[in-house]
Amino acid sequence: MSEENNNFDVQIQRQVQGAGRSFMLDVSFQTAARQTVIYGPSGAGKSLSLQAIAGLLQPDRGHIRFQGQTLFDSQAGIALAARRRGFGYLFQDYALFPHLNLRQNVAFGLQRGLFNPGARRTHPEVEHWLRRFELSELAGLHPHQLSGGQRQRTALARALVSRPRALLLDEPFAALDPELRERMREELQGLLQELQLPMLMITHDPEDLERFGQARLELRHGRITQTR
Ligand SMILES: Nc1ncnc2c1ncn2[C@@H]1O[C@H](COP(=O)(O)OP(=O)(O)OP(=O)(O)O)[C@@H](O)[C@H]1O
Repeated sequence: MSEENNNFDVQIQRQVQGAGRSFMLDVSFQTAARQTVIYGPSGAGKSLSLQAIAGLLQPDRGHIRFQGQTLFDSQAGIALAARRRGFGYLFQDYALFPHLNLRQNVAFGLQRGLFNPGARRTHPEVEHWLRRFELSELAGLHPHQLSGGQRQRTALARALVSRPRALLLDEPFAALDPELRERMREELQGLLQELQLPMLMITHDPEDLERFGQARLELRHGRITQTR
C-alpha cells in the first residue's frame, strides 16, 4: 500500500501525568478505510489519541500523516496547528457555546480566532448546513432550548461548515437516549455516504463499532491491541 492511499498514518507516544499516576499513550496504526473506528474501554486512551490527531494535544514523539501529508513529525520539527489540519471535530458533549444561538454556534466553525459572530449575520455556508439539518427555523434558539438530536445536528453543522477533509468524532451518540441514538446513527451514516467524507470515530459502544467500523482498531491501556 502506498503512503498516499492511507487516510491516517499514526505513530505517536505521549506520557500524561495526573493525580500521582502516569499514563503512557503508545498508538500506531495505518488505515486506508473511509470509516475507521477506534474502540476501547473507559480510560484506554481514546480521547487522548483523537486529541493528538486533531492537534489539540502534542505527542512527545512520532508522526501523524493524513493522505500522505505530514501534520506532525517530532523528528522533522513539524506540528501543524489544529485549525490548519482541516478536520471537523465533534466533541462528546458537543461543546456548544451556551451564550450563542444555534446560527452563531454553527458560524463559529468558520471563525479563525476569538470573535463572536453577530446574532443576525448570515453566511451562505452556515445557511446551507442549517437547511441540511432542518435547523433553519430554530436558528435563533440557544443550546439549552434544543433537544439532544438538535444539539448533535448543530454540532455536526459546526464541524462541517468549514468543509473539512475528514471528520473526527468523539463518542458521537453517548449523550443521546437509545431511541434517538439509533436515528442519529442512520442520519450520520447517510451523511457520510453522501459526502464521501473520511471519518475517524472513537467509541466504547460495540454497536458503533459494528455500524461504522470499515476498519476496526481496539485500544487497551494506551496501545492498539487488535486491528480488523
Ligand atoms: N490531561 C490529562 N492529564 C493527565 N492524565 C490524563 C489527562 N487526560 C487523560 N488522562 C488519563 O489518561 C488515560 C486515558 O484517558 P482518555 O481520556 O484518553 O481515555 P478514554 O479511552 O477516552 O476514556 P473514556 O471513554 O472514559 O473517555 C486515563 O487514565 C486518564 O486519567
